[in-house]
Amino acid sequence: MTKAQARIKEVFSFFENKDIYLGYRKLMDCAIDTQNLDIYNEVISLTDWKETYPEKEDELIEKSLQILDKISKIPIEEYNTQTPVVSGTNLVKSYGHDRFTLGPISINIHKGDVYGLVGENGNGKTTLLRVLAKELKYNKGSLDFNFDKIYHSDYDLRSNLVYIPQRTQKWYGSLKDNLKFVLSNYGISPQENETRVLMMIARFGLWNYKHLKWNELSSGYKMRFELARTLLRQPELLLLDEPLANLDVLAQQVILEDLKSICNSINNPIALILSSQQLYEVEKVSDKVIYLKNGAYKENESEDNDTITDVKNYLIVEIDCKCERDKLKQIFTDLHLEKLIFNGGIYVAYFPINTTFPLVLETLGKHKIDVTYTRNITKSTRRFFVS
Ligand SMILES: Nc1ncnc2c1ncn2[C@@H]1O[C@H](COP(=O)(O)OP(=O)(O)OP(=O)(O)O)[C@@H](O)[C@H]1O
Repeated sequence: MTKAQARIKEVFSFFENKDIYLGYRKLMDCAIDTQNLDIYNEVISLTDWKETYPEKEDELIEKSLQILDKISKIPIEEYNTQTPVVSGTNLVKSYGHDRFTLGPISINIHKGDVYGLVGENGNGKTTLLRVLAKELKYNKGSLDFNFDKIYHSDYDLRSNLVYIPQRTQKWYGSLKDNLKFVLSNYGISPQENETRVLMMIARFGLWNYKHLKWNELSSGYKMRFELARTLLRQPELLLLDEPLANLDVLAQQVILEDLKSICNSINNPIALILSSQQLYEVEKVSDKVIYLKNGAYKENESEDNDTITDVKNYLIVEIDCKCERDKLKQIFTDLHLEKLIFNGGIYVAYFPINTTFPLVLETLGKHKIDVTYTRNITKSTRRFFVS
């Protein structure tokens, strides 16, 4: 099965299981992969219909599957993502003598992959993003881009590589007009411009907001607008600084899933690096997690590649429960608990590496401990934050 067929099969299964909204968003990604304006127009008409008749779910599924069937007949060429789009070697950025220093960092970024950049405040996430975006000059090392679209200047580079900072700028006029303005710079016909813009508006759930102005949008929708604007330019590398900062928990998951799916395009994949404090959400969608501590970095790439020596021989479990420390220590005696840290709200328990998480759960259950939250963080960058 090709990657395109697998994507289409997945959409069928979402609709079959009545995951309509996820299915519809993934349908739009399949449509975008075709780059076929007739398909775009069909999706646009269906989006308009769907917003007019939100209650007609069965009909929506039927109409969506008809479009999906058409999409499945359009051949899609698979992009080869093997060569990295960005290679940084021993990059060092220093803000001056005795000030903060980032690196040395060596990094290879591939299209289609999502890289999560995490770390506590002030550890260099923004600095790294700005170095990769060529907004900041680095002091040592080398940085090479391997874009498909040839660029002759740093200005040209801006369409291959897009950096969205934490605070975005105010714009004037309607959301839709602003998006159309982006494409008008690329010499596209007015009709194609309209179609491409409406497709992107539909994809980012902006259909009912397209006539609104900047100050009429919530910050979550402003971020969606920024993403739509950026993706219209079909960048090859996308650098996002804290895109989740103003979103509620559900919106964070949706945006991350959307970004992953869009960056995973079959014929037009994008390399994405995003910084965030939302560790779990980011870990869930990231192919690689880069953890920065005082400007030095650890790649949480492979499950076996455990580079932190002080925590490497443990099973580490976070537990939130209303239970005395002594009681917890006592019930975990048989599991040879090594240490139990209480960091204010939550316990962090360290067991020998041959202890299993199901065994910890079983022990908690057996002693009827009322657990409100627990998680095995042995392989999560979370362990760096709590150790
Ligand atoms: N222009 C600058 N001049 C001097 N020092 C700077 C400059 N910009 C950032 N720094 C310092 O570099 C360090 C890293 O900052 P950076 O903004 O990259 O961290 P961050 O991980 O993105 O933080 P946050 O999560 O708070 O956004 C901080 O100590 C900061 O004070």
